[in-house]
Amino acid sequence: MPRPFVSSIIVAAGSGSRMQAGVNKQYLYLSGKPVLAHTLLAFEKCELVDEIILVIGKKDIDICKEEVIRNYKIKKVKLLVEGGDTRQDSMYSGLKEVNPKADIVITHDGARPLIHQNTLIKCIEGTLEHKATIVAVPVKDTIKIVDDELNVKNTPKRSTLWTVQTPQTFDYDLLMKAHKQAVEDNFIGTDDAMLVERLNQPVKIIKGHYDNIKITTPEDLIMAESIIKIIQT
Ligand SMILES: Nc1ccn([C@@H]2O[C@H](COP(=O)(O)OP(=O)(O)OP(=O)(O)O)[C@@H](O)[C@H]2O)c(=O)n1
Ligand SMILES: C[C@](O)(CO)[C@H](O)COP(=O)(O)O
Repeated sequence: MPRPFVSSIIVAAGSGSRMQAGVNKQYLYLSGKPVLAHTLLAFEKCELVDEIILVIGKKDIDICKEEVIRNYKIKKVKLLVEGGDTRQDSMYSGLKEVNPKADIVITHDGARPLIHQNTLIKCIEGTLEHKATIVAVPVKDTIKIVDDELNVKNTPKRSTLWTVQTPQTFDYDLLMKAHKQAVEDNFIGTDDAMLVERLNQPVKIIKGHYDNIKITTPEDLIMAESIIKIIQT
C-alpha cells in the first residue's frame, strides 16, 4: 500500500476560561517556549504527518504567526483557520480545510504540549487498521456516578473506565461523515470520537501516557514544567 497522506488538525481556539490568564493559555510559556510551540513541534517532527491545519482565535493571528510559527520554524502548517464557539465547531472548521487527498486525519488539542512521538506513530498506524483510534489511559481512581444533589447512584467497574485524551485519529471520510451528521442532528460532543460512535463505528483505544496532560488550570502548567524537567534528566 502506498504511504497514506496524513493531515493533522490542531485546535487552539478556546477561551481558556479555567486558566484565567488574560491571554490564550496556548501562548503561555512552558519551559521557555509557548505551549502551542511544544505541540506544533511534536507534529512537525513526526515524519508520518504531512500537513498541519491550525485552528486559532481571530485575535491570536499575530502572536501565533510571530511568536510560534515563525520563531520555531513550523513548516508543516498549511493554513490558519478561525475557530468557532465550541471545540467541535473549531474542529469542523479545520476539517473542511484538510487536503482532500488525505487518507487519515489526526486531531489534537493545542493545549496538550507533552504528546510523545511514539504515541503519534501508534495512532497513525493503528488507524490504518481500525479506522478510528483514540488515546487513553486507565482510570486510577474509583469513579462514582452521582445525581444533581451529589448523591452517589452507583460505582462502575473501574477496569472498564479509561480517561480519554487526544490525539484522536480517523479515516478522513469517516470523520467528515461523523461531523456532518452531528451538525444535521444538532449534536455537540466533547470529543471527536463521540461523533463517530454515533455512526456505530467501532473506536479502538491506543494506550497513551499519563503525562499527556491538557493545560487547563494554572496548576497544570506547574505540573507540565515538572514533567519536562523529569524527561530532560
Ligand atoms: N471553541 C473552542 C474550544 C476549545 N478549543 C480547543 O480545544 C482544546 C481543548 O479545550 P479546553 O482545554 O477545554 O480549552 P478551552 O475551551 O480554551 O478552556 P476552558 O473550557 O477553560 O475555557 C484546546 O486546545 C482549545 O484551544 C477550540 O479550538 N475552540
Ligand atoms: C478532547 C478532550 O481533550 C479529551 O479529553 C476533551 O474532551 C476536551 O474537553 P474540554 O471540555 O474542551 O476540556
